[in-house]
Amino acid sequence: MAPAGRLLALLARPQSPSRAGAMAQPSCFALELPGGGLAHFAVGPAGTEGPAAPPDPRAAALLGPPGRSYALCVPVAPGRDCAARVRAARLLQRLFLQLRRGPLGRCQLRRLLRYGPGGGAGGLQRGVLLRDPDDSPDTRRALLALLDSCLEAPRPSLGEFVGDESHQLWQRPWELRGGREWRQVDPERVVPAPEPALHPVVPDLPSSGVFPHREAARAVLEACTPFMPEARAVLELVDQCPRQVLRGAFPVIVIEGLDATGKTTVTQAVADALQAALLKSPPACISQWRQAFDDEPAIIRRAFYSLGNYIVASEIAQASARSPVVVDRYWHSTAAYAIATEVSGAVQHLPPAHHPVYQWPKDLLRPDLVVLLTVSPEERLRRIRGRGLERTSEEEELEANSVFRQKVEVSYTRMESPGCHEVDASPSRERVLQAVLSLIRDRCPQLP
Ligand SMILES: Nc1ncnc2c1ncn2[C@@H]1O[C@H](COP(=O)(O)OP(=O)(O)O)[C@@H](O)[C@H]1O
Ligand SMILES: Nc1ccn([C@@H]2O[C@H](COP(=O)(O)OP(=O)(O)O)[C@@H](O)[C@H]2O)c(=O)n1
Repeated sequence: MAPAGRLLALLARPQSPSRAGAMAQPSCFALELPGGGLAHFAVGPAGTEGPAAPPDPRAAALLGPPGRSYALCVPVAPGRDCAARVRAARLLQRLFLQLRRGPLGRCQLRRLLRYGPGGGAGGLQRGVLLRDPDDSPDTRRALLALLDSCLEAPRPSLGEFVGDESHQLWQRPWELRGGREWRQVDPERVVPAPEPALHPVVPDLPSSGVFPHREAARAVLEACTPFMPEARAVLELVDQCPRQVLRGAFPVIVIEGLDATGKTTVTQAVADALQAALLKSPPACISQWRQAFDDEPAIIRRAFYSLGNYIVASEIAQASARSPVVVDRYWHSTAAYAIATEVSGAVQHLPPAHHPVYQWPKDLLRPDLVVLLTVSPEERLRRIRGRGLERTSEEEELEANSVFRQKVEVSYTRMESPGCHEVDASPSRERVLQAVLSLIRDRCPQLP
C-alpha cells in the first residue's frame, strides 16, 4: 500500500482539462469518530496511478455501504469580513436544526471538517457527515431540497459517498447546473490522509472563538447588530470601558473550574475571609442577554463571553483600588471551553502546550492568581445531582461526554501567563477553603 502522503501527491495532479482548475488540490476531511477519535481522509480526482487504498477502517465503516453517507459543509470564512463569517455560522446552525427534522431526522450525524492539505485558516469548512442507515432516496431528495432553500451565499456543498464492487470508496459531489438542476459530477477517490501536525481548526481559532484581543470579539458582535439588538446593548457597555484600565494595589484572585467543582462556594468563602469584593464573569450587567447569546452559534456566543471579560476587567480595576477582589470565572473559562468545543476529537488533538491559543490576551487585565478547582468526575456528578438545578446544555454535554470534560480540564492546565494553580476541591468545604487561602497568602504578598 502506498503511503498516505504519496497518495495525496498523486491525487493532487490535475486529471481532466475540463475539471483540472477545480480539482487541482485535493480536499481533506477530519471526521469525528465515536469515543473521540479523528479519521483523516482526502478526496481527489480519479487517476490511473493504481487502486486507492481503503481509508481508516473506522471511517470506512461510517462512509461505505451498507447505508449511505453524505458530507454537508459550509465555508467558515467565505468572505474577508466578520459579517460573512457570522452568516456562515448561522447558516450551519440552521442546517443542523433542519437535519434533525423530517425524513433526515433518522440519520446519524457526525462532526466533519473540510480543509486544504496544507492546513492554515483559509479554505476551512465546517459540516456534518450524515449517515442514512436505510439508504433511502427520500434522504437525498430532502438534502437537495435543503440546499435549494439556501439561496444566499455561502451555499453549502454536498457530496455523497459510494462504494464500488472492488470495495473502493468514492465521493460524488452534487453541483447546481444552470442555476436549476442538481447533477452529480465526476466521482472523486477517497484515500487516507495523514493526521496534520496541528488540528485543522486551530489556525482559525483567533477569528472564531479564542479572540486574542478585544477588537476581534467586538467585530463579531458588530456584525450581529442588524439581527440582534442585544449585541448593540453589549457593545455600548463595552465601549464605556476604558481600553487601558488602571488596576488598584490589592490582589486579584480568579477561581476557575468546571461546573459544580465548588467555585461559588469557594469564591463566597474567600471573599468573606479576606473582606474582598466578589465579581463574576459574565458580569451581572449583561447577564439578562446571556440566554440570547447561548442560543447563537459558537462564534457569537464566544464573542459575548470575551467582551464580558473586558467589562469585568473594568469592574476589577475599580474594586482593586479598595479591597482584594475574587472573581468567579474569567478569561480561562472563555478560552478553555472554546478550545474544547472547537477542537474535535480527543485530548491528544488539542493544540500542544505553549501554543499561542493558550496565551492571555495582551489587552486584558491580568489577575495575580488563578486557582483551578478540580474534583473527580464521580464527585462532580454527585454535586451536580445534589444541587438539582437547571443546567445549560453545554454543562449537560460535559456530564454526558467525558472526552469533552477532559479537553476542558487539559486546556485549563495549559493556559499561560498567568497559568492556573490546581487545588483538589474534593475534601470538605472548610479544607478546600483553607487550601485556597494558603495558596493566596503564598502567592499574593501584597495581601494586607
Ligand atoms: N467541598 C465540598 N464538598 C461537598 N460539597 C460541596 C463542596 N463544595 C461545594 N459543594 C456543593 O457542590 C455543589 C456545587 O458547588 P458550587 O459552589 O455551586 O459549584 P460551581 O460554582 O463551581 O458550579 C453545591 O451544592 C455545593 O454546596
Ligand atoms: N468567563 C466565562 C464564563 C462562562 N463562560 C461559558 O459559560 C459556561 C459556564 O458558565 P456557568 O455560569 O453556567 O457555570 P457555573 O459558574 O454555574 O459553573 C461555559 O459553558 C462557558 O462556555 C465563558 O465562556 N466565559
